Amino acid sequence: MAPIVIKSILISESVDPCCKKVLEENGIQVTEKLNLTKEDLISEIKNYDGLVVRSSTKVTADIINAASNLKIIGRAGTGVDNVDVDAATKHGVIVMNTPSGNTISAAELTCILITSLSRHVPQAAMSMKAGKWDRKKFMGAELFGKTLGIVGLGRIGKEVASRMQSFGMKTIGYDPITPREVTAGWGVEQMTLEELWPQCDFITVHTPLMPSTTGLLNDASFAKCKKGVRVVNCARGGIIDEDSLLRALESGQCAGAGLDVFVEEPPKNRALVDHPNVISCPHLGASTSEAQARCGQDIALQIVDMVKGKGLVGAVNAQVLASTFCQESQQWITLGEAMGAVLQSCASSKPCSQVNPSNTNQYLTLSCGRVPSRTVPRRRPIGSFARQGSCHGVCEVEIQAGGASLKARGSVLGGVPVLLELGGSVFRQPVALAGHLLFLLVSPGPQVLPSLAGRRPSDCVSVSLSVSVCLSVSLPPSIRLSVSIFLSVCLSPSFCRSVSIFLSVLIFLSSLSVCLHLSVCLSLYFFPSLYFFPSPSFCLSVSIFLSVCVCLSSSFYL
Ligand SMILES: NC(=O)C1=CN([C@@H]2O[C@H](COP(=O)(O)OP(=O)(O)OC[C@H]3O[C@@H](n4cnc5c(N)ncnc54)[C@H](O)[C@@H]3O)[C@@H](O)[C@H]2O)C=CC1
Ligand SMILES: O=C(O)C(=O)COP(=O)(O)O
Repeated sequence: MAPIVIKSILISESVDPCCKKVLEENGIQVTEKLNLTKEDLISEIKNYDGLVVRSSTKVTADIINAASNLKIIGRAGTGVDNVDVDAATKHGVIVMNTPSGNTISAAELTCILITSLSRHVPQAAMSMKAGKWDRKKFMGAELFGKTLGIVGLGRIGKEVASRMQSFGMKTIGYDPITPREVTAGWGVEQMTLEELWPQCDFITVHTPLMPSTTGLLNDASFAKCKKGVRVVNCARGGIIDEDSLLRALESGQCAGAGLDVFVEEPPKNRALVDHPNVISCPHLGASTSEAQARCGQDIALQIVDMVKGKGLVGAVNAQVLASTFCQESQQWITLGEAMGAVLQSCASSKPCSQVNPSNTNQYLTLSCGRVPSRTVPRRRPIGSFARQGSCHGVCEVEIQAGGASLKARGSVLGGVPVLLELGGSVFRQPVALAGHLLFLLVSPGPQVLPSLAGRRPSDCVSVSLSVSVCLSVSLPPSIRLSVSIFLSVCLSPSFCRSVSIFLSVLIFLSSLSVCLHLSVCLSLYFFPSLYFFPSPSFCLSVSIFLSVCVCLSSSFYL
């Protein structure tokens, strides 16, 4: 892995001091600025190569967009749901977490909430502080022999299971990824959620927050639970739907909830926090000195290792970024950058532009992606190149400039980035995106290309052959020879054509039998415009073939 240069890091939350110390010992300048507003962070972030956060800093796409130098977002903790990982990946920013540093602390708090729920410890403590001695009100229930449902059997789920087993609880669970045989080894019997809900006295969730886990416990699932079930959420707010939970608490379907996390933190809606059967904490799962020391040290060491090129431990988007760094992807990135440079130049108002596609600084905002060749429109040139090329795909880049959009398609053929289409014009031959390129937008017509590109060898050869054939049957050898040499060496195509027609007419007037020659000459005259044929060599072959035919037929007739 190539080393990544990180000179300065911003720490935007209360991270253990060992993080700063380790980074500074390794030559990285660290600035700590806590409680920044989003606007502050947007204006600050461009000054740093790295950002270290916990769960409070919301690293949104607009912050990442403003972070022109950012290479790493370090999360001193587990959940990265406060970081827009997709936006970071798009910008080539590595997102790294320390997933095991706070496992034990989060698992312990979960167990504390379960035990507290069973004996109403926080409520009893509050009533004591209020000067009461209420022994009846806080009648509890043993955990021994009760069933705990663990949804999400990863690091924390596993630790919770072993701890609660020591209280004599039966542990059942559900996890779509961790195999049943594995969790059976920890004493957790896995089953479907439908089977799990009605068996549990307590349910605790330990999944990441994502679309499939949002509202895992909702009105429907509460309805399937035992009446009086107690629930704990030390994972992420929203895995237990907050409105459903409140309804279940009010109806008595749920006898109590232990909440460390909320959809909005701190929660503005206090209905749950204020409910008498809810015990809650201000997101304290990882708030132990041990967890913070581990997470702070881990994130610093992981960043240092990355800077030294030793590895990318904890990078949650490493797979995507690693594929970005492979050689094949590099070719596609070069292609995308070169196409961006071409489009940028074409989008400028100049009538014609010279661009250097290898200058990636010219590159505009571009969306580059490989699409499977089967999605390539069935236009002959692109389709055939996509099949013939070593890489079966095209890269499509579109830019918006001055209210209009301009598109290009390219591909990588034999390791070389090539342009296949620009602004709706499909290139018959792929254009290698290297060196300096000149693009001219002209209306198609027989005269345009030769007049722009100058004499093509095939044009001259066709015309000179046609003329020399005509001359061979009508004029003395000395004139034939000199005209033929003159035409083949130095005339422009348009002039060749005029001469060709003129001579053809002359021949026509001198002998009726050369009608054939005239028609062939006229067809040869059109060769320069026949760039609709696949290649110049094809034109040349036809030209030679027809010329020979004329030769043969002329000797037959005359
Ligand atoms: N309250 C706090 O301060 C802390 C909270 N956390 C949070 O705890 C949660 C769990 O953390 P870890 O155990 O370290 O994560 P992990 O990644 O080790 O485990 C998560 C498990 O959830 C499972 N899962 C995914 N989708 C699921 C679904 N639809 N149903 C059931 N299981 C599903 C995964 O297969 C995985 O086994 C995370 O959301 C993390 O952010 C972690 C540390 C501290
Ligand atoms: O690690 C996690 O997922 C946590 O939720 C801990 O968050 P924190 O670092 O305490 O803000």
